Amino acid sequence: MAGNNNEDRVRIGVIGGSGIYEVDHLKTIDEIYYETPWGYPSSKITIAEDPCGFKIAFLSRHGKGHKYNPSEIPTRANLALLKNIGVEVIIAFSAVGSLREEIKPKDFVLPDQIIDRTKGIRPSTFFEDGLIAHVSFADPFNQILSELIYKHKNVLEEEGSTLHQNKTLVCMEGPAFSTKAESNLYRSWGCDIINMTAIPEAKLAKELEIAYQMVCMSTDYDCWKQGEEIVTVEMVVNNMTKNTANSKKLLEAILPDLRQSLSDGKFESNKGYMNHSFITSKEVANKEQVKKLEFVFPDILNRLGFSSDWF
Ligand SMILES: CSC[C@H]1O[C@H](OP(=O)(O)O)[C@H](O)[C@@H]1O
Ligand SMILES: Nc1ncnc2[nH]cnc12
Repeated sequence: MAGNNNEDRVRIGVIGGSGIYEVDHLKTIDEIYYETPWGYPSSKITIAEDPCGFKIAFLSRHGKGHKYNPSEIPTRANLALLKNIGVEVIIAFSAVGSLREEIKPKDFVLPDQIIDRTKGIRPSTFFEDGLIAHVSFADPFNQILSELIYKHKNVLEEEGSTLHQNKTLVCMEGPAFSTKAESNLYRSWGCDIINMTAIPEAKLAKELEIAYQMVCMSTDYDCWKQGEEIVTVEMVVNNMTKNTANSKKLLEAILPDLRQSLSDGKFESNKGYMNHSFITSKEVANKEQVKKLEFVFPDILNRLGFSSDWF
């Protein structure tokens, strides 16, 4: 079984969103499902192997069969479990609405910015209850990962889809879609695409020092565009069914490159900032919280002198 052991570590995580509930084109070699200090994840993690024997850890964001709405997803548990088994890089697929004429349904988008329009009801930090840290969220996605994915845009072009890069994503609460006034407001703010799941996923990945990039698949023009049908689940699912094959092709093209970049240490620059992000003093830190965080930060907490030896 995959675990914390450096030899066995599965370093790449893939999160599937609406329409992507499994990676059936890869060989399943293991399944992982255990409780984290933040509860159970949305689905078991599938460890799958590509034809070159390279492993990824796949997790379905809404659970198999799509049973969690965006506000109910146990995102802390999802990311904590991926981190606990050794994941350092996450490619997260998401179905999005397009707020721009040029981002056509079935196009792919790599956002580089987020505007958060969720309502604060989703737990969005690991640092609370007497053990506090603050991370920079200025760049919510990982640019090295984005560039690496963008290099493979020809795979999508061959299928008639364009891959757009460096766009702004607005994340709404849902589950109902936006009003026309909201959709037009987001356009006036400079937003290019809309979904319901980037927050808190991107924020929590940042707190865990995981290099994270959403790969968005446009399924509709939301409700702003005159002459176009207003978004429905049926529309999203139909376009996602067509998009799923392309997302698997893209993933296959990326994996060897990603494996090489990890071996070359290209993501090391994404690590180390948590050493300087804690602000709570050891004297007042909540020991229960320290124990919980050891699940995801065994080394850093030790180095900073927080230890569950207190117990
Ligand atoms: C099924 S339509 C709305 C739903 O689809 C997207 O999900 P995901 O990001 O997991 O692909 C969107 O964010 C909403 O959750
Ligand atoms: N129009 C839309 N709004 C929010 N999330 C979406 N996911 C797919 N289409 C969407």
